[in-house]
Amino acid sequence: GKHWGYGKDDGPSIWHQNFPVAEGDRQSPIDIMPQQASHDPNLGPIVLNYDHCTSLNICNNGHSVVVEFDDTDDRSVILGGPLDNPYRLKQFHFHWGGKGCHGSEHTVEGNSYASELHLVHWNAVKYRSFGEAASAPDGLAVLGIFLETGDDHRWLHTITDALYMVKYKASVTDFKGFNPKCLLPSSLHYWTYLGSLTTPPLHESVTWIVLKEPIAVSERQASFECSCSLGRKRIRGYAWKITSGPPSLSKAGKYAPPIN
Ligand SMILES: NS(=O)(=O)c1cc(F)cc(F)c1
Ligand SMILES: [Zn+2]
Repeated sequence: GKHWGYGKDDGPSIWHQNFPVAEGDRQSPIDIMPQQASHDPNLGPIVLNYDHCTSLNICNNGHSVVVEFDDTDDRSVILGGPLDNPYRLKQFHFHWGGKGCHGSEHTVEGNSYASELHLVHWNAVKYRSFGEAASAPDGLAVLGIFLETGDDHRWLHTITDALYMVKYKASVTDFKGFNPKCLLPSSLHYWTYLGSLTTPPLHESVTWIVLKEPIAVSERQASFECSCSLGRKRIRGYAWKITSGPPSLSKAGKYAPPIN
């Protein structure tokens, strides 16, 4: 596909040249403003059925480190919340800055976290392949989890240790028996909105479910480096149709003009 990155000549501000949908009206990431979120009582809790998930490998695609799963059946799915049916776990990956700095893509009241984990799921009820789902408005559901620096995360080291095996772009290595349930915070309270892939091709196909509670990882873990492009996309406009599980209440938000 077309080249893109996070530099001056290939970064977020010029992605629209090759990917015009970058100027669309449901682009991610956004800045989440909790006070402007509207609590939707019709939205129930999200449910993660990951007990029989099958991780396959870990690979560095030059933009991130991705752990891929066997998605040939509904063995590991996300359901509930804003979703009308189960979505199959396909992969998870991270976005981080260099040296543990602020690499998260979504921000909360303008504040970014050290890193952000994305668990990517696709609607296999309506679509026959991940590729087809990835360009459909209800094709994907991505669970976003913020990582903040604090204590060492007891399970993250299995991933960071594997990173040394995939330090260079296009390297892949076996990565069996990893269950991402160990990467979840204690609360599944969430914000949700309709958005897009945060990297090219930027398809507007993602129902975003962003957990309010971050997980703690150590400074060293947050700065794991590999030859992936580091950095993050410029924040587009902010759109909020949010939920959160029980508590947070506030008035409805709406699309705002994209920030240029
Ligand atoms: N970063 S993200 O989760 O929006 C994402 C997921 C994906 F499967 C492909 C992409 F290009 C981007
Ligand atoms: Zn991502």
